[in-house]
Amino acid sequence: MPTLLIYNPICGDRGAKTLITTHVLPLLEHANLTPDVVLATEHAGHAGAFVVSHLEQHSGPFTVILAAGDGTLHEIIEALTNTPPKGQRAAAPPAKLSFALVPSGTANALYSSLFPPLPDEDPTAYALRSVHALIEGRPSAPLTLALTSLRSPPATRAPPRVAVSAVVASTALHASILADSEALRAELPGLERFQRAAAQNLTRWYNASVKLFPTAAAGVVQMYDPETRAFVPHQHSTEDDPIVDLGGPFAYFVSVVNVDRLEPKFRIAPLWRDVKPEGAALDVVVLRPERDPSVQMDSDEYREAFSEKLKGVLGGAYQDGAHVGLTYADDGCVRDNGEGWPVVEYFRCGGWMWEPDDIDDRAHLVCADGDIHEIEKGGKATCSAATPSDDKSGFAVFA
Ligand SMILES: Nc1ncnc2c1ncn2[C@@H]1O[C@H](COP(=O)(O)OP(=O)(O)OP(=O)(O)O)[C@@H](O)[C@H]1O
Repeated sequence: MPTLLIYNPICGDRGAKTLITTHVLPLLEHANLTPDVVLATEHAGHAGAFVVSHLEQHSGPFTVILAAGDGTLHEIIEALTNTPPKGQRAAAPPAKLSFALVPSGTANALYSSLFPPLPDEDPTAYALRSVHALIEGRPSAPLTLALTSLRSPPATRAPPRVAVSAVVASTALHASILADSEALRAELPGLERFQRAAAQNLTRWYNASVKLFPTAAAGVVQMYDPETRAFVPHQHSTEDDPIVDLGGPFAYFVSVVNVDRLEPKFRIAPLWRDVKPEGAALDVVVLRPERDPSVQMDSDEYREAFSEKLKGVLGGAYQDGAHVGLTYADDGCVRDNGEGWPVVEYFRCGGWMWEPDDIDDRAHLVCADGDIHEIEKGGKATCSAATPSDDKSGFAVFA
């Protein structure tokens, strides 16, 4: 099978080149697996453009050994999804692309979800687990994609732009963090830049209205029930009328595919791994301040007080995803005994629509695997989950 080896020399702690030359290439050589091409990316967009052009000239299926972070994987998947097929890509049904990942980025959300880090594991052995899966001939696991259409106001008649995520599609706090953290990359190359950017944005609320759509498998939108620790049909979603409406303001709105965590220890959607979805689905994690009984209005004082609560609740994601079990007492105190109503609304659905209020600029930001997009005034974003139609197409990862 044609095999490409691509590495991003500048991502994460800039260790991809050393990992490749010292460990990956010798391992492949030992297994008699010689990549057809080895590419060090030279600029943003290089990996995506290179893979598109290679697939136009060669027929697949393909293996891509990728030493990078989630952003470079996203770039390749988005380029292939959004570039009209030419050459070999047009002549044949779309060929499957299977990735052996070598985690070299900052967060490595997909890798750490597929391979949850074990205590005391040797870092090099850990980084080579997907390459070993390829060499051992294990089957690759298909990826679900989250396709987010950014729609202009109806009057402009412009076709929507589509952002393609293999990890996360978000708005609100998470999109603000990603929008602001890039400027901190030089000063803080590690995960600390996300914490710094979070601290800058914790008091913001985002005004938008949201619709959640059902999965095909369940026929309804499901919601996590902290008491039974399982997804159950949402009380307002029935097979006849499955769409759930959520009013703002929102503090947090994150949807994920393929991952239970956004960093090795930040397990934001624990059920993606514990109770795998059937068919195409998104796990959506939402925090709405006005569900807190102690929040009586939208004011600076209440935003400040809620930001402390938000920090504590999201901190639960670092405790193996404990945040999804937290509930409110009548006075707004947060408890972990499963009684009361959930602080975090944790949904499993087939898609969502986010329509920001015109006057709220920050509510117009959408993050797709770290890329920041802006919804035009009067527009909206709609996101839906998609899985490969068969085992000969789509994207997959050796795991
Ligand atoms: N040589 C290069 N110079 C500048 N940017 C590059 C180069 N090669 C790739 N890129 C860009 O670097 C960006 C960041 O890479 P990547 O996402 O892989 O790492 P990361 O942000 O450190 O990790 P993660 O996404 O896991 O947090 C990607 O969007 C990619 O387009």
